[in-house]
Amino acid sequence: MQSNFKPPKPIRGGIPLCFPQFSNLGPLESHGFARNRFWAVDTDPPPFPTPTYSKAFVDLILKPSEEDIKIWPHSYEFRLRVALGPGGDLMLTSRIRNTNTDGKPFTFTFAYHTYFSVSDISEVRVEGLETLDYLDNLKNRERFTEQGDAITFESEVDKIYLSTPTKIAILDHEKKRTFVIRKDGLPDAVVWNPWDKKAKAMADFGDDEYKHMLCVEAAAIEKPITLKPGEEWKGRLELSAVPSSYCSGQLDPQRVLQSS
Ligand SMILES: O=P(O)(O)OC[C@H]1O[C@H](O)[C@H](O)[C@@H](O)[C@@H]1O
Repeated sequence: MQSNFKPPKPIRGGIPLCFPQFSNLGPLESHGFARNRFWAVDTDPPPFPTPTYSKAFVDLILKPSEEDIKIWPHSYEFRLRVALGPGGDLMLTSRIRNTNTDGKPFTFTFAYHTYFSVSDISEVRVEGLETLDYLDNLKNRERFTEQGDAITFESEVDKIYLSTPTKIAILDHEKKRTFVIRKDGLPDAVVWNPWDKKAKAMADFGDDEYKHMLCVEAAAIEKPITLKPGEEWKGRLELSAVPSSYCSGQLDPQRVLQSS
């Protein structure tokens, strides 16, 4: 990606964490400030309710700075565990705790803004979102229902799918590779590709890069999360890449979604 790697701009690509606000759904900068902050290594995280079986992981923590508190007047601990499975699976667990001492709850929206690399966006299908309701970001977030078959791409897409299943698959026909997204605590899924015009308008995005990327973002947007002091929220994302032997017309979507 033709990203800008100099702070305070967010890096385009990878998995930016949108917190405490998704997109412009509130008064903060787009996608909140968490993606623009430096995190610290969390040397002594509280135990996980579900243990991480992988031994390859790092625990990170983000707490608000004095400047952050001026723009979002809340105290929190955002703990992130990044774990790698033996087969290369990536597991991200976010735990966000309200540590306000003034007794006040806070409310946030959240997304793992995952960028996937694909061979050719015109050949890609997303399975698991068909027939669901979505809010169309390109039409003032009006609500529509997805029709028919798996989702394919031939123009700009920016949709928030609602009440999505815990498993979504991105089938890359040309690479014969399927990305499987598993998620927990994250009911929504944003699907974004800026296509040609918007790609050209973005300074940190190459004119043709839209052809080789797709964002499918596990998120909690429609129903914002509210935490009282002492309460904690957890959102988990698991990504794996599996070989797929997709040949036009031979794919049984149920098999892809149920396998592995
Ligand atoms: O350019 P950014 O602030 O990183 O946002 C990139 C994109 O993120 C999400 O996918 C939103 O739904 C899009 O509306 C937005 O354009």
